[in-house]
Amino acid sequence: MLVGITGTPGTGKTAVTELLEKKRKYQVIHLNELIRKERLYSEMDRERDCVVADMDLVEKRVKELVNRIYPLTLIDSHLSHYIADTVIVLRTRPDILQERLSKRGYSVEKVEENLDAEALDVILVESVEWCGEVFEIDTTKGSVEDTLASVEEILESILRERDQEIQQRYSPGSVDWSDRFLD
Ligand SMILES: Nc1ncnc2c1ncn2[C@@H]1O[C@H](COP(=O)(O)OP(=O)(O)OP(=O)(O)O)[C@@H](O)[C@H]1O
Repeated sequence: MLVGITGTPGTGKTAVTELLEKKRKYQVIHLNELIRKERLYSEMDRERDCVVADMDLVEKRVKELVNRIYPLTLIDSHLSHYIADTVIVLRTRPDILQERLSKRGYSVEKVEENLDAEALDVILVESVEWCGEVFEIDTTKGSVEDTLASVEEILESILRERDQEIQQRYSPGSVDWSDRFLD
C-alpha cells in the first residue's frame, strides 16, 4: 500500500520521513531525490532551480520499487499526492514556514511563492481532488518527533482498517492561514 506524505516545501516531510526510516518499520521513498538521481523528468527549470517530473515514469518506477516485505510504503514528496491514493498533508503557518525557508538561502521570490501556496491551501486542495483519503497535520508547533508520532498514529490506524477517532483528529480543514492576505 502506498501512502504519500506531501505539503509545501519546508513543512517537514523529509525531516519526519528520515526519522521514520530509521525505525525500519515502513519503506520510505524520497521521491524528489529519486527523480533527480534517475532523471525521471522531462525538463529542467534552471531559473527556478527545479525539474518538471515525468509523472508517468515516476509512477512506474515507484511501483517497481515497492518492497512487499513492508506493510506500507511511504512516499516523501510534494508530488506524492499524484501517485498515492491515501496522503498525509503537512501544514505550517506561513510566518514559521518563512523562517524555515529563509534558512535554506531561497530567494525572496521563491520564499513568497511558497508562503502564498501554503496560505492558499494549494497542496491540500490538490490532495482532496486527487486522493480518496486525506489526513492533515499542523507542524507549526512542536518538534519533528511530535510530527513523527502523529504520522505513526495515522499509519497504524490505516493498517488497523481505520480508527474513527484518528480520522477525525487529522481530518483536513483544521488550519486556516488566510490572515496572510488581510492587511
Ligand atoms: N514540528 C515539526 N515537524 C517537522 N519539521 C519541523 C518541525 N519543527 C521544525 N521542523 C524543521 O523544519 C524543517 C523542515 O524541512 P524539511 O526539509 O523536512 O521540509 P520538506 O517538507 O521535506 O521540504 P522539501 O519539500 O523542500 O523537501 C526541518 O529543518 C525540521 O527540523
